[in-house]
Amino acid sequence: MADPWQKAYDFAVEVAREAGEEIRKAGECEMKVQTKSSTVDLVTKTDERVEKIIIRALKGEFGDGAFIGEESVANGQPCVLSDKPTWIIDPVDGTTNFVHGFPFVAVSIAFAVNKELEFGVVYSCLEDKMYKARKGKGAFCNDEPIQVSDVEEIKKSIIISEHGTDRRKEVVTKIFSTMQKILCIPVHGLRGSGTAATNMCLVATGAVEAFFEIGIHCWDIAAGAVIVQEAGGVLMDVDGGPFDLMSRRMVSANNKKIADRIIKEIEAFDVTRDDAPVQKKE
Ligand SMILES: O=P([O-])([O-])O[C@@H]1[C@@H](O)[C@H](O)[C@@H](O)[C@H](O)[C@@H]1O
Ligand SMILES: [Mg+2]
Repeated sequence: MADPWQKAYDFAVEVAREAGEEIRKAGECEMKVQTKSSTVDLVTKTDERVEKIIIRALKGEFGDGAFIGEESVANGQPCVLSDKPTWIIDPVDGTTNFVHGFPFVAVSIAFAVNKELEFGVVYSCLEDKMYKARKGKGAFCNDEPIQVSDVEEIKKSIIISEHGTDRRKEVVTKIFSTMQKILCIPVHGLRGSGTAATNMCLVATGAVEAFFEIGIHCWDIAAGAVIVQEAGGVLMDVDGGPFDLMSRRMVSANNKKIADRIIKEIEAFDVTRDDAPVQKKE
């Protein structure tokens, strides 16, 4: 049977590489910083311009299909994953890093059909690392196969968690209480790159054992989810339930033993699902 998605996968890799080049070239003029959900949830002209370049390229090559893009959603487009072939895009994952020149910024492009993720591409453009994976066909970094760590003992692990952009005291308290409990297991260390997509690729390469976060969006993690799974890792909800792409909470790990141990320490807080009905303005 003809392989329906190989051409789209290969094209997505090239689009991600071109988008990464645009990010690297973006000058001071595009560093004009605006904010979204909070004063620390940043967006720049580069985020918006690069997303338009990606969507234009994909539409030009593949016409139909739905799009969920971080900046399109921020500008009012719906965020609903249907059975239609759907591109899930974060044009600049790690926008705060981009603004500050902190060297982890990724282009994340995923593709889903019938709500199933078919492939994911994450281009860490300042490191020039192209991570990619197709369902059932393995995960790669710069075309070399990658695999999760074989560590099973939590006390021999590095764990990634991020603090996100919600600065409400009750949320920050839960985030840091969780981090403190994990650190004092003790684990070898806590890390965070500032971009969920890159954090998931670090799980997939075995550089760390797990990454979890509450508050991320589907576009941050969709591509990384395929890459972690194809590298032999596991994905689940922060309460141990099944992974739910639109729930804005996720644990990705090298194996279930590490994931289950981390989940014991997570103090969850409420977040609004990505696909929640949009509140009508009065
Ligand atoms: O906004 P963005 O740079 O695309 O995405 C970022 C995520 O990748 C990261 O995991 C999270 O901690 C940040 O708050 C931010 O949401
Ligand atoms: Mg982004």
